[in-house]
Amino acid sequence: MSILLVGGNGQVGHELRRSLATLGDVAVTTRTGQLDGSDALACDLSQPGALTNVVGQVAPDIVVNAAAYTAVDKAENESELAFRINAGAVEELAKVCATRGIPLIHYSTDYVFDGLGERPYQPDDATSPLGVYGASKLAGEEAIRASGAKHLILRTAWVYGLHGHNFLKTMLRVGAERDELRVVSDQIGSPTPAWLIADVTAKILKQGIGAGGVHHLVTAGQTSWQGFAEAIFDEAVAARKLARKPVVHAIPTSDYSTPARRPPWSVLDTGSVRQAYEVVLPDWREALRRTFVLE
Ligand SMILES: NC(=O)C1=CN([C@@H]2O[C@H](COP(=O)(O)OP(=O)(O)OC[C@H]3O[C@@H](n4cnc5c(N)ncnc54)[C@H](OP(=O)(O)O)[C@@H]3O)[C@@H](O)[C@H]2O)C=CC1
Ligand SMILES: Cc1cn([C@H]2C[C@H](O)[C@@H](COP(=O)(O)OP(=O)(O)O[C@H]3O[C@@H](C)C(=O)[C@@H](O)[C@H]3O)O2)c(=O)[nH]c1=O
Ligand SMILES: [Mg+2]
Repeated sequence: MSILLVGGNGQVGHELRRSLATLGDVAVTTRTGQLDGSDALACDLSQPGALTNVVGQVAPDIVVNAAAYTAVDKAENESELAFRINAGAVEELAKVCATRGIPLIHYSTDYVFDGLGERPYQPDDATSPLGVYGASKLAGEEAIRASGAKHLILRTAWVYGLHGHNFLKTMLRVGAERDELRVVSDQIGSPTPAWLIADVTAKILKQGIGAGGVHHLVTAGQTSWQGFAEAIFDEAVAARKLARKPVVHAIPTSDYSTPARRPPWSVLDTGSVRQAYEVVLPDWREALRRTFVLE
């Protein structure tokens, strides 16, 4: 199988390079054409036509898109760029996939919801993004559905790993510098490691994406950002990546001002993905433990 991986340098892209390699030949794009000091295909998603060209050049059996504009706060002031990458480029990609009959695997986010629900969100629940990032990701989902391409959209959440930029890396950095920090305890979700998303994607590809559509892919259980921070510090100290655990003060969102509003409760129901495919989703705490062991 010939696979085109768009965005091989992000958190999920980095792990997909590993997990997809077992399935066939993987052609990888990055913004610049550079990847860990060696060559990849250059594809800047802000340039119209770039994706059409690279799909034509590689002519893959399947496309996996792990590139995205993910700066949630910055997006509030860069709406045009966020939409160009998360919606415009995705529309172009979906259209070329539809024309050529190539299935597309794509990722979306819990931030398409407002987080005011009272039970875990099902994939077909009403969306209502609170910020530009979520709105741009939702527009990307809609463009894929409208394109007629065979597709699988996996909505995930709170992605972290030891590679790339994420909340875990921020906590490890800040935790080494300070004795105390303040973290919001009234936003609830399911921290999901990039390696799990990549492993499950490869598992699904091996089984065949079948009817596809939109599914939720997150770890089991839920916590707050403050609970996640506490657990990160416990694991980091146990793994000797941190000398001592800082004090984590639980604060309300109203005490931590950010440009973007975030959903207070974005727990996603994963029943549909577990029914459609043979996949195992560990508890968030166990997944965090494994993340430190893997390194
Ligand atoms: N991070 C999270 O918490 C969550 C992420 N998701 C979704 O999961 C998917 C993967 O996210 P994640 O791995 O965390 O994202 P990252 O931010 O780690 O990586 C995104 C990648 O997209 C690339 N990219 C951005 N703009 C362009 C551009 N103009 N041209 C080419 N490449 C570009 C970046 O390249 P460069 O390195 O050059 O900047 C980077 O490699 C995305 O669809 C995201 O929306 C869903 C829920 C949570
Ligand atoms: C660094 C820090 C953050 N926070 C808060 C801010 C925010 O409400 C929350 C999370 O912070 P972050 O900015 O790291 O997380 P954020 O960028 O909002 O993470 C999101 O990224 C996008 C791409 C997604 O798709 C989402 O699923 C989600 O993972 O923690 C603290 O309370 N204290 C701190 O010291
Ligand atoms: Mg962020």
